[in-house]
Amino acid sequence: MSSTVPKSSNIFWHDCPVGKTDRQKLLKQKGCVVWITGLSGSGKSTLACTLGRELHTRGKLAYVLDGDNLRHGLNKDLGFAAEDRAENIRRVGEVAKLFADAGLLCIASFISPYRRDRESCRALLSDGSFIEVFLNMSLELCEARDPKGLYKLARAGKIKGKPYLSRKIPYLIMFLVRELPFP
Ligand SMILES: Nc1ncnc2c1ncn2[C@@H]1O[C@H](COP(=O)(O)OS(=O)(=O)O)[C@@H](OP(=O)(O)O)[C@H]1O
Ligand SMILES: Nc1ncnc2c1ncn2[C@@H]1O[C@H](COP(=O)(O)OP(=O)(O)O)[C@@H](O)[C@H]1O
Repeated sequence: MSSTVPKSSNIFWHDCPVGKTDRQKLLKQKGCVVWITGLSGSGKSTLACTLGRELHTRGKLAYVLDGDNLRHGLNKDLGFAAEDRAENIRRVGEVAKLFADAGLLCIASFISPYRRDRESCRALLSDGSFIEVFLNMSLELCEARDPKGLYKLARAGKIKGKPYLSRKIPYLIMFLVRELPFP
């Protein structure tokens, strides 16, 4: 992403006396990120909210970062081209890292089709505190659900953007994720 504002090299890291370990002791939990990835309609938001509610019931402080919700604010300037999705996931990865550092159980629910983007997020966290969950639902099932009518729009060619060309990849997935997704 290009910017007209020059990057500053005069930036320093400030440590605070209260650290992650102190916050974790206070909350009696270990900060982590549960990253849910999968096709639109595969059940990511449902799982994220169910997990969030279950953790809350058990007295754990959890917070859900959902793709649709973040695209209303922090990421509202981004679309669905590969570079926009990469920037979307990069920003979310940074936010999730902060939440985990705050001691929260952060549940991130994003299509996040590109493995390299998810790996970049994993690399921001210490070992074992980035837990990836792939909702391995078939395109047929997701399309049959189609709660937002997105698959219908893609079939009708009404979702904009050039599809990624490959015979191996179903046409519809090209529109929705532009790449053979996931593991
Ligand atoms: N063209 C196209 N492709 C895919 N998704 C679309 C598109 N247009 C809008 N939407 C809606 O945006 C939600 C996906 O946002 P994400 O931030 O999770 O996508 S990504 O991780 O950047 O790929 C996604 O949410 P879910 O359906 O819950 O996955 C859709 O509601
Ligand atoms: N485990 C499940 N079994 C049956 N239906 C489900 C399940 N999880 C989600 N759904 C339904 O599938 C649709 C898509 O779920 P949603 O969580 O919005 O998916 P996503 O966030 O991946 O787009 C919704 O109508 C939801 O009620």
